[in-house]
Amino acid sequence: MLSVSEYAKKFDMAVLAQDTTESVIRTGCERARDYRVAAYYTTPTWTPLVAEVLRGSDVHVGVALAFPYGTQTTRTKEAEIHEALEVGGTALDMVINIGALKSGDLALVEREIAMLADRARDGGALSKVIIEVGFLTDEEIRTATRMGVDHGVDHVKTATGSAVLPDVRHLEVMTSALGGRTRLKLSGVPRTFALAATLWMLDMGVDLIGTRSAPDLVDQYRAHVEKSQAAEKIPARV
Ligand SMILES: O=C[C@H](O)COP(=O)(O)O
Repeated sequence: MLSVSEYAKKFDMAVLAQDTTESVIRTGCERARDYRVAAYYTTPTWTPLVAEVLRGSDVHVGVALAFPYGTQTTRTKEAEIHEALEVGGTALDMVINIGALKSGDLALVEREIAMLADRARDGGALSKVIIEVGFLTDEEIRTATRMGVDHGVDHVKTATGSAVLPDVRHLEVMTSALGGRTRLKLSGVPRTFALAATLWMLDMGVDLIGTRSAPDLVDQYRAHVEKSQAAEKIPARV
């Protein structure tokens, strides 16, 4: 069983809606810092603020790039990566060009993944590619995941959370294509049975879970651990 702090480190907390205000970003960031999750993700406009609030903590400054469609040009994505690193981003998630992948322009998709991996590595940041599985065939999921593995990104992420949520089949296809240093990040947690769902996901080989609900889940997990420990002290009924 994971300790509460180990469980918290399985979460990339994400606040990404386009109508999010500065006070919501700041409050979320302070919670991410206090709960010591793995990272706190926002869209690029908030990165300087997030870097300031998280300074001195062990929580990564996450930046969601080319969000949510991934259709920006390679030059625009390059500029986003550069700026994110410049203002303090330490974990960069970039949406791939889904339309290019589905059109068979694998060279473009691979070039952008390589660019992210290389620039992040040079800048001392983590790199994660978002492949949006709901739009992809199994073969396309495998291809995109393998590209991430080949270029040594830290994680391949299932989705942005703004389209279709992943299912078991998606996870199985991605897991079978993973290797090396690259691990699986899953986006989104169902609203019901959320704690059980996260435990199942981690059991399925998911390494990181991206969700706005991270602090609430850590609270639920703490209560679950305390209940289990209390139960162990009760003599078994005969
Ligand atoms: O990566 C995070 C997702 O986009 C949001 O997930 P959520 O709906 O559970 O907050």
